Amino acid sequence: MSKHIDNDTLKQALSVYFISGTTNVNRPLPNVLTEAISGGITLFQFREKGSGCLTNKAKRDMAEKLFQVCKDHQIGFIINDDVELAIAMNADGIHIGQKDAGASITRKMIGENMILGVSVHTIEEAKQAVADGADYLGVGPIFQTNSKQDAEEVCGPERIMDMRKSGINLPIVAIGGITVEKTPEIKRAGADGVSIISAIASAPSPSYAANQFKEIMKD
Ligand SMILES: C=C1C=NC(C(F)(F)F)=NC1=N
Ligand SMILES: [Mg+2]
Repeated sequence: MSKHIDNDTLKQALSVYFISGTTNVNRPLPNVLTEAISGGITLFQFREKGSGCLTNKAKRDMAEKLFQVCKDHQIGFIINDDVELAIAMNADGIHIGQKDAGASITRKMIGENMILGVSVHTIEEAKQAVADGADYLGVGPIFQTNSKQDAEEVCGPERIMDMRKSGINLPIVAIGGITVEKTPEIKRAGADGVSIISAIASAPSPSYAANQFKEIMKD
């Protein structure tokens, strides 16, 4: 079966990858997402985690709303962790971490037509994810992050460079404490994109923040 998306299209989509759940914003997430899209984000991940997050039907209803906003603007919609929900909604993709079900099991569950992203911290984890059929890797935490409670230790942009040197050619998006100022260094290290939670979700203007990342990532 043909892949849902080719590498180059996916690399483009990963360039400004906004990730958020309802606990990362203090106003309706569909509104924040719409503003971030108008500012130029290229992909969205719904990551509903942590204390006070939505569950069950409320989570499903929010996911449907956010998916519709993405469809209305031709932006890909990725769900974090929740493979059943991603399959039930026919989302564009699923993102899993090292603590979730293995990437190869997940790939079997979702088939070839859904994007599979995997969080990796080490070169060994990256090689395993490639072997398991991942479409892209989330590498980090590159810098200190407040958005993830159980983050691994900070690895710096050089981890991305080391992965490239070891022959990892899969699309890579950097994650963890990413700001506009730090983005050029991440690009130079070989990342195809940056994934952002609070620098857009908590920005006074999510569209302005998204546009700043877009401007840096486009050239
Ligand atoms: C923990 C995560 C690490 N990386 C990514 C992504 F940026 F999508 F690759 N998403 C996550 N939820
Ligand atoms: Mg996870």
